[in-house]
Amino acid sequence: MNRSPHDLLASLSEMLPSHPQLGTFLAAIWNEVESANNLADFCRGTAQSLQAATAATAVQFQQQQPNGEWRKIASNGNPRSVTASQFEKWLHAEIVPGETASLLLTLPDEPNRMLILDGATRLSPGYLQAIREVVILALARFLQSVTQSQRATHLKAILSMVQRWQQTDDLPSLLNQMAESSTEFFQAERASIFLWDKPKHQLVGRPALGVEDGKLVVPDDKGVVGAVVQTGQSRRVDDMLGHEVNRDIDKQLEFHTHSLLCVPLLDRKAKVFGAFELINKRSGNFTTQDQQGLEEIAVHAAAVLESSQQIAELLESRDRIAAAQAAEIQLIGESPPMLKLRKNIERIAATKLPVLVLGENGTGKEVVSRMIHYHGNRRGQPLVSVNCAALPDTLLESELFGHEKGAFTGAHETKPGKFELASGGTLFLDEIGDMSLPGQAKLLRVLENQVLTRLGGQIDIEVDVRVIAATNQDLPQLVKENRFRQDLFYRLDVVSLYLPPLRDRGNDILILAERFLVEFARKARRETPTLSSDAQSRLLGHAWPGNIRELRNTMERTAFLCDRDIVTAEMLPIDTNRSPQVQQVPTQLDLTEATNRFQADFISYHLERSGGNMSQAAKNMGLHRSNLHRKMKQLGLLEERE
Ligand SMILES: Nc1ncnc2c1ncn2[C@@H]1O[C@H](COP(=O)(O)OP(=O)(O)OP(=O)(O)O)[C@@H](O)[C@H]1O
Repeated sequence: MNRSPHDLLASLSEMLPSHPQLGTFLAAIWNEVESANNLADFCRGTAQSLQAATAATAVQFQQQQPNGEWRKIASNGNPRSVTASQFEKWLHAEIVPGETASLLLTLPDEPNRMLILDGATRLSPGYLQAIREVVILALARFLQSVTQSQRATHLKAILSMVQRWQQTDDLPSLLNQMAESSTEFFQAERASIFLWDKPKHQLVGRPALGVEDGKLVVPDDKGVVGAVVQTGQSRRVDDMLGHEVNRDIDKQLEFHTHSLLCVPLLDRKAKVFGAFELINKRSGNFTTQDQQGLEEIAVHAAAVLESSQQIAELLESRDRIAAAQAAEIQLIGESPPMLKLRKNIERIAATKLPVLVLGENGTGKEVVSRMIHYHGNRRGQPLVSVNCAALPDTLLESELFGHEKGAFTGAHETKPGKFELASGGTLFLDEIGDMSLPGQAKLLRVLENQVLTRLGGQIDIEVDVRVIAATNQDLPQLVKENRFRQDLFYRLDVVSLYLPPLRDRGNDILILAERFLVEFARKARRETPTLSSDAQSRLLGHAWPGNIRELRNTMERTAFLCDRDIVTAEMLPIDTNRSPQVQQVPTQLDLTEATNRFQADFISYHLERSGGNMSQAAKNMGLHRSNLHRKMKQLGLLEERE
């Protein structure tokens, strides 16, 4: 244990009468602090004065290297060589007195150093401890003054570097210049600047020196650079922690990363928009000073990059990509409910209102949420999905709101939640009805205040997220049963969109079936087969409990399994047992009444399946439309409909 400088001084004054040589030593070592040119000089001078102060036969300073080995930095006299096992033993004991006294000189964030005094047999442990503390104090002061003067030189170099960058407005050459000058400045082998393409969950590294065409694309949740953009914290990795490095990239580039330093690039609002990475320090590992230096450079780099004209162009092209994505989302269907739904989506996409999407499984709730996102002005920002049913309560909260390091067992590092990741964009909460009550309470708070606190965190983090929630459950019923918060229900239910089950979409079944058939026939590299009229009737008559997902799977199997040009009803892989039946007519009715009841049920059934489309229903029943109309009038069905 080191004492405070005050206590140390008091103890030294007590020792002075019995160790008069101490006074000369203190004056000499202080002189080294003031005048030594570098660390070796300092150690050499100190070794000399120490030999006098301790009457040792030889004195040496050793320094531990990043690979764990020890290297002599200075000595006086004729020091004996020391074995690795001795170093190992001495490293675990602060002072080893005896024939040879070894004193460990540890400084925070610095490599280990050791002072070895040969033939120092007569010295008391108290005296040795005082010597050790004096050397540590002097060493720390010396290194601090070196760092300060180095820092001044660093700052000057950074300034001239940044001035050069400001004269370049072409983005690729700017990025190139940044990477090249920092590689040189930090004595690294490579450098990359990664720009975060959030909507695509990718990091685009430019330039990656040594990479063909200078461009590298990596997922935004992998490796050190992924961790840096996700957490906004710098990382330094050396060989001992090498498992953190994304070795896939190394393999791809036939390169071995042994040390790495990566810092975030922050915009004016302190949001991460990229990362600056240096790879392989030419000698040893990156130091704390390197990290501070790169963080400083990153501040300037971020400012220059942010004002670069071409970043705007990059964002525009991102918008073009988003527009292309929007065009790709298909909400197929021409039935009245689907036409209305499409109109509603267009109307609400431009707003930030929360949306609740309701409907059975497989009815297209996720497709709808993607349409809302990609047709709105948030489309250049991320769309993040969370399935609330797939996560246990305990994980759900940290997944949504993030956690701080140490918030719970296993929280080895700070992690932002999906809310933060969706910042500026949209969060799709699927199966919201399955969210736990504590989760609901937190969600409500975020929706109301637009701020969140990470699990185990103290500070409020502002979030700007549009929430789209979906469920196949009866939320009002869950509210009645106290399984869903009423206030949250009202919050989410500002706009609700209902997706009818496929069986109620009438002819949409055939439109969808044909589209899927075309899609999968192309995949199966075959001509698209046609659906016979009995196959069409079978499709229209099936209940589709799995909705569009089931229809899609059925058509996929048909495209791959049916080897004819025409698909007949028997060839369809449909489980007919699950189709609804026309209601059984009670046997106590007379024949006319029973026939009428059957006809009414039968017609209603087909009308329902055709989404109210009379022509289609008539066709499915093998009738002319006018005959169906007459029949319906006769059965009193028209009044009901009008
Ligand atoms: N109107 C539609 N047009 C084209 N494809 C659709 C349509 N609706 C759904 N699909 C397709 O059907 C499948 C299921 O859709 P989706 O995942 O959106 O349903 P969901 O209601 O979210 O299901 P779940 O409740 O099970 O999560 C997807 O492959 C989707 O692309």
